Amino acid sequence: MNLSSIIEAKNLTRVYPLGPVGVVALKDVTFTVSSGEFVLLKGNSGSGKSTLLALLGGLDRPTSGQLHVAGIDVVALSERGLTQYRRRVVGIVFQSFHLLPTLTVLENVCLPALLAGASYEATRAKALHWLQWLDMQDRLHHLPGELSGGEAQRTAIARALINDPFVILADEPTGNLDSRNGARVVDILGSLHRDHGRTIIMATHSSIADDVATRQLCLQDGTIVNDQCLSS
Ligand SMILES: Nc1ncnc2c1ncn2[C@@H]1O[C@H](COP(=O)(O)OP(=O)(O)OP(=O)(O)O)[C@@H](O)[C@H]1O
Repeated sequence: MNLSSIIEAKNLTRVYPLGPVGVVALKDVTFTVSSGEFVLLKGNSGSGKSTLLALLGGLDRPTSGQLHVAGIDVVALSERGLTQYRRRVVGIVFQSFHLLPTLTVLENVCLPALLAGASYEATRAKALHWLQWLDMQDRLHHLPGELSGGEAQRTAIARALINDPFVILADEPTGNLDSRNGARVVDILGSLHRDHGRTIIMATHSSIADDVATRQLCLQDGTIVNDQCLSS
């Protein structure tokens, strides 16, 4: 394990058991990410971006290969270990927000920290800090169904930040937003990278984040075909 790398993936392969041969969604994917990078995962539909993010997020397990994140051997984790990993090591932002519909904005943001055993007072203070930073202070007691798409995604970003994760993973975070709100989400991720030193991995079809990201990995048919520095 190279200590300067926050992510080390080696020969990651994921075959979905479907039909006689299975679907090879990722094949021998090898890369490292250093702390503080903002990496875009690009590639056509079906190229393996969501599959790779699911492995990095501990939402799925590889068929073979090795994965270390923040020094943790993710492949070796038990189910219980993976739950802790999802709570503490990564923060995940989804295209369709995935907020709990019966909890308010503030409750949605606090929940992962409370589940991880943090005190209510400390959690509330941290949630209020991030929600204010995300300009959500006037929506604290709204339910997700009472939010715009942009507000829902800003809530999901606050939730992803509440446990101070080593890595923020975002799967098409602008995909359900109009262009103005999409640009705002990219600005937020850019600021988290630039001003707060966060490591970000974002899957996207579009060029919306090309100016704020530092690197892009292009996937094609489950393999990395291009690994390129971006100018920012
Ligand atoms: N649960 C599954 N069972 C079988 N095949 C799957 C499953 N999930 C994904 N696949 C297949 O794996 C491949 C990679 O899918 P993946 O969702 O990772 O691609 P993607 O690049 O994220 O696509 P998109 O941009 O459309 O979201 C595709 O061929 C897809 O059909």
